Amino acid sequence: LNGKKWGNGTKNLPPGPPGWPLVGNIFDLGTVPHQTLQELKLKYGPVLRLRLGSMETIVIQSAKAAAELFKNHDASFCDRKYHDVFTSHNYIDGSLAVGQFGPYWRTLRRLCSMEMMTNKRINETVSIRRKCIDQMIRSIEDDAAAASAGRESAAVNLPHHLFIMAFNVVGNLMLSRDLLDSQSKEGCEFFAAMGNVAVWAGKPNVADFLPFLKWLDPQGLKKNMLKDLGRAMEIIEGFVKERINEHKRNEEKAKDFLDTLLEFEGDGKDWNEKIPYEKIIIIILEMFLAGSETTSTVSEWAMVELLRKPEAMRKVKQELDEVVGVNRNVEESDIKKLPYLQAVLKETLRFHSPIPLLLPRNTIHDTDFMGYHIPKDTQVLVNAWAIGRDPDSWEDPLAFKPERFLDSSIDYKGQNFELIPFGSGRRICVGILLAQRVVLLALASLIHCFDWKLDMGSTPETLDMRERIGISVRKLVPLNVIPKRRPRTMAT
Ligand code: HEM
Repeated sequence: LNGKKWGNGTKNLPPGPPGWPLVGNIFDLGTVPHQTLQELKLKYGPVLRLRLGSMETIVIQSAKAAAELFKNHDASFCDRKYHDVFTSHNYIDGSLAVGQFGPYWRTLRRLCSMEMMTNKRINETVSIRRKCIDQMIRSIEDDAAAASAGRESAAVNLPHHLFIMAFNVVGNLMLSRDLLDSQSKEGCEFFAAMGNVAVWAGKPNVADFLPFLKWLDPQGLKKNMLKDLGRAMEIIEGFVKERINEHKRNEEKAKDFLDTLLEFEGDGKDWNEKIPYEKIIIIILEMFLAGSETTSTVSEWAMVELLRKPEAMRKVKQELDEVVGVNRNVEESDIKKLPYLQAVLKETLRFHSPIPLLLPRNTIHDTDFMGYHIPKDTQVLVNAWAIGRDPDSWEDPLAFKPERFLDSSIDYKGQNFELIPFGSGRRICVGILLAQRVVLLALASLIHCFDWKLDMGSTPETLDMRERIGISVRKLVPLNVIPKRRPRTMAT
């Protein structure tokens, strides 16, 4: 296709497989698109063109091309391509993550990165993470005890516990609530509705590629999204109203994100009024969507890899025992003294980028990119998963080796383009700091508190590593593992 027509003129277009009439390359994506795209790179190179129905798409698949995009063309590529399900209840109008580049997005982005997700604010909320992780450790113990009483195996569904923990962290930061407290009927309903919202948001929708099918909603995704998103929004609206009706915020109580959003009156730049309630509801809801599954997914993959590599698990344990000892809980302040654990997180993000194609960007105008012509309104996918496994960037890329990061300054903050699980540029993830704190403390606590054994029938060599596509890429078969409390010489 190189050099063929795209739009009106004859331009030098990126190469890609020839498509079928109407559907284009939809069926070339296979069931695990980031893996199929990685294979296509071998034939077509690091900048690939696809036509997904009527949606023109380019896929970036090398660190060099990603650097070119984020360093030199970010301004042209910083809009989002949003999918039809996100038009439900005007979600895109309030959203930061799928919102269109413009004054509202800029305002919200500044508010998030300069007030809500700052180092200071994240430091001040350390007790929230501690509390939610302690609750997780206790519920794992209870679950294992109940399981072994009823069955032969004391295995627990680890990702389930991790997800509840991450959900509660977000709930406490946003709303100062333990939403999954057994007393809270609305909390449980919200949890169930949001679980469904994540499913509808993560499923490829044929109506995105063939817009004339939108009215038909052939997979019923929009219908389901309207129902579940609507219910989740109603519940958050109740919490927001309750807060507004509190006569005066208790000044003793730490300010949460909802307080910040309600108090904001504009910053004299792009926005000079209060944020409407409908948008506040969407922002709150989005933080659950963006922050729970991602962090729990990374934690699960890290545990999977450590269970497959007993030597790496032994090193994490040894480091914890040396730095923390066995008689107290690991604290967030210990993490900076745990370089091997930090390397495990980097290696997990390299090997299992949880949002493998990042969030789709959209070109704002026609752009010349690496010698190719990229027209306005082209979807841009960056295959962070393939870049993390690219032999041109990584030695022995298919081996899980945290050691590779011990003497390396490579980080995941968007400056090293061979490791971009959080993206880069203007639309880089706003939750990196929070995600890093949650995952590292959760992992450290899980390994410090328990010895872990694979469930009967699983061995490090035969552990099922298949992936399940959704809002993030999880392990298809959830990790079932047996925890055994590590002995302490003092009670904790
Ligand atoms: C390990 C956990 C996480 C991963 C791997 C992750 C990954 C990502 C990625 C790949 C993007 C798109 C970046 C781009 O387009 O260049 C993104 C955006 C975003 N993330 Fe995260 N994320 C994580 C955790 C979180 C958390 C904890 C929050 C907040 C509670 C969060 C909130 C957001 C938001 C609001 C955006 C949209 C930013 C924008 O479009 O301006 N994420 N994230």
